[in-house]
Amino acid sequence: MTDLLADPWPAPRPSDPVDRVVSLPGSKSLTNRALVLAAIADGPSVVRRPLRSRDTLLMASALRSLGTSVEDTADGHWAVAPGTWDSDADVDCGLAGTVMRFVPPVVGLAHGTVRFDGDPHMRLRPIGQILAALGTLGMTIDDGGRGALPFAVHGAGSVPGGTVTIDASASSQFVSALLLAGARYDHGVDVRHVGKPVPSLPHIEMTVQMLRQHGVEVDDHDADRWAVAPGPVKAVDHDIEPDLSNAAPFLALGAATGGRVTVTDWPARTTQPGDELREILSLMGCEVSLAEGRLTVVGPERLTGVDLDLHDVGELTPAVAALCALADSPSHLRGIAHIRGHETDRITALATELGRLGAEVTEREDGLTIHPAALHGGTFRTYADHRMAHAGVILGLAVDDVLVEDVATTSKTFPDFATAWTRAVHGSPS
Ligand SMILES: O=C(O)C1=C[C@@H](OP(=O)(O)O)[C@@H](O)[C@H](O)C1
Ligand SMILES: C=C(OP(=O)(O)O)C(=O)O
Repeated sequence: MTDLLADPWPAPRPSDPVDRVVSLPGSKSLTNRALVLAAIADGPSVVRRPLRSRDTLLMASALRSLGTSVEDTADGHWAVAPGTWDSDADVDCGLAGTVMRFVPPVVGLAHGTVRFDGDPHMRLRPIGQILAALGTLGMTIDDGGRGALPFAVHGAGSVPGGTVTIDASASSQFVSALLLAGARYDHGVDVRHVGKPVPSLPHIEMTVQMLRQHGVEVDDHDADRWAVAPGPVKAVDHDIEPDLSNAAPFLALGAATGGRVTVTDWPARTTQPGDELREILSLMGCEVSLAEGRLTVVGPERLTGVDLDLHDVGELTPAVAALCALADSPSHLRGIAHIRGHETDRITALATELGRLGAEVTEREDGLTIHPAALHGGTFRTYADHRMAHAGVILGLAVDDVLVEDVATTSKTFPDFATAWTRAVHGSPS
């Protein structure tokens, strides 16, 4: 019997290889982009099958506090109607990078002062480069010189826009944030990146693709430069795909148990970085097949270690690292220095917590090396990071007595994860 409220939470371990079909909630990244674009569009629209989790509820409430209407429809979608943005507001970013980075650029279009703050760790996550860029584009920001939360954005009702140079090596969200609002700036926005390579490029492609769906002209022809022409953002309804990054623990359930897991509604084409799981799990020895919108992973007897550059898909690292700790050959995960600025410093957190359960892990500035070792039970700490909890439950598939601290932190991007996970592992909630 798994007590869904226990903390730390005993991670369920299946007694036999599983054979399951799983349907997942919607994508955080797609939902929060769809909400922002709907809020600055030229008419009402519907976000169908949105993710309803902490990050997206915080985004909806930030946009509501500016004056946007976000209403539940009878069939479970979100109806969004742009409103008049003319009052002061407070925005809680929680631990959502997308709220902290995507909302300030649209506040310039409002009349009023909007104060931003968030969870304690959010004050440590990078944002200074966007605030400086918004200043260059003609907005007034008051961050007390900290370049971090808390800060206030003074909206003057319009933003001049123009050309801006930014170092986006800490987060692709810096670029996405400026592009999402840029069409509504007087001169559009021309963003040039200077610095180490920008991570998570598929997330910028996602932004560009969605802007184009809204009739916005985007020039992304040159590397490290994205230009958005000024103009209206057409109102468009969006169907939100399942969150493929949150598929990671469920596919890992098949991979780590020598079982079979099918995820439904897997898109044939997508900008979500989670699609890369197909390649990663194949390299680890799984049989992976995608047919008629169903992705099936069949796990091998023993997982193989991998040498991977995860720069483009950094958010997959915790789940992949947990699988690597269960593999029978060494793994090298590279190119992910930027994930030290995620919900927690994920490189140090993974090295520490995998190590506490017996894994042989070497931490490097930009990644992890993981050697096969005998693992044992213990408490896996999660540092308020949903994906650390995913890593913990993956280990619990193959190791007795793994206790995952604060499994409820998964609510950031997955409603009621512990119930869904228990059902996936045991076949029904128990
Ligand atoms: O734009 C987005 O929706 C995201 C971009 C990525 O951020 P980074 O570029 O900071 O890694 C990703 O890790 C995050 O989970 C979501
Ligand atoms: C990095 C992540 O989130 P955020 O959108 O808060 O940056 C993540 O979900 O892995």
